Amino acid sequence: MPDGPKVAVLRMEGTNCEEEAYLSFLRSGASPQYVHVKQVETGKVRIGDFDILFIPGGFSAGDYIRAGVIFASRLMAAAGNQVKRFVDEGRPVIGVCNGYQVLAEANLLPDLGYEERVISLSFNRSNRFECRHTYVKVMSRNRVIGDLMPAGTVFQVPVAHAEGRFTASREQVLERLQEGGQVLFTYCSPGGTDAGYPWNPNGSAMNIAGISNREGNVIGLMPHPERAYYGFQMAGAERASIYGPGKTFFDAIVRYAIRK
Ligand SMILES: NC(=O)CC[C@H](N)C(=O)O
Repeated sequence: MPDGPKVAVLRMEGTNCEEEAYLSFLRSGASPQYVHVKQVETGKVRIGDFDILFIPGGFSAGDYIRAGVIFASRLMAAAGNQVKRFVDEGRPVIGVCNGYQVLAEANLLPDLGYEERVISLSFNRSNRFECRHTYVKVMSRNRVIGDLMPAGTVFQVPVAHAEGRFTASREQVLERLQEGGQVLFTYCSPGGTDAGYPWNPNGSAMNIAGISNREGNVIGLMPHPERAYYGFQMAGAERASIYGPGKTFFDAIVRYAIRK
């Protein structure tokens, strides 16, 4: 086990991407550990003891009520203050797919100061589960991934979700996210231009694939970088490379945690 930053890979019943996430962190030099939300609830494990909090994808609690809502309420009821302190101290909190839904349900995103929920990840406009490769563009400079993934970077990455359509309850939310550099990833064509369906797999407003909090250390994204760590996981010409862009993403998070 490398002596790198300690990562809590949080899971509960129905999480299904924790192994790829665990291995991605391990291969990028971190020291990951699986943490079940029950261990947080019983006080056996403290979120505050880690350097990185990662919430992986899956079908937590079977997506009952809404995807991510049960996971979010269990986490925040058990350790809301710890998680908030973690965020305030600038430590990275990363949610992928169901993990992103958890961050939105926990109101850790979009972090615009509203008491009420102003964003949601709703059912895909196609009304079906979309599971395939997409292209994503980095839209802003982010303190966690920015050194290795600067704005303008376009990369291929798979999606696999039914509830990924980013919506905001008012126009002002979208404007504020854009102005504050919080729109971190958008879906695009392979050439990096704006594109509708099928490149935007879910009908997200402004093609949004992922956002960050204002400080940039809480990141939620719908696509799965842990499924794009190696070239063999990619489609088309990208298959020829040894590593995929997922490695860059995890390398960047680990480097940020070391620098901190
Ligand atoms: N891969 C995932 O994390 C899927 C998230 C969620 N279960 C959905 O379908 O929207």
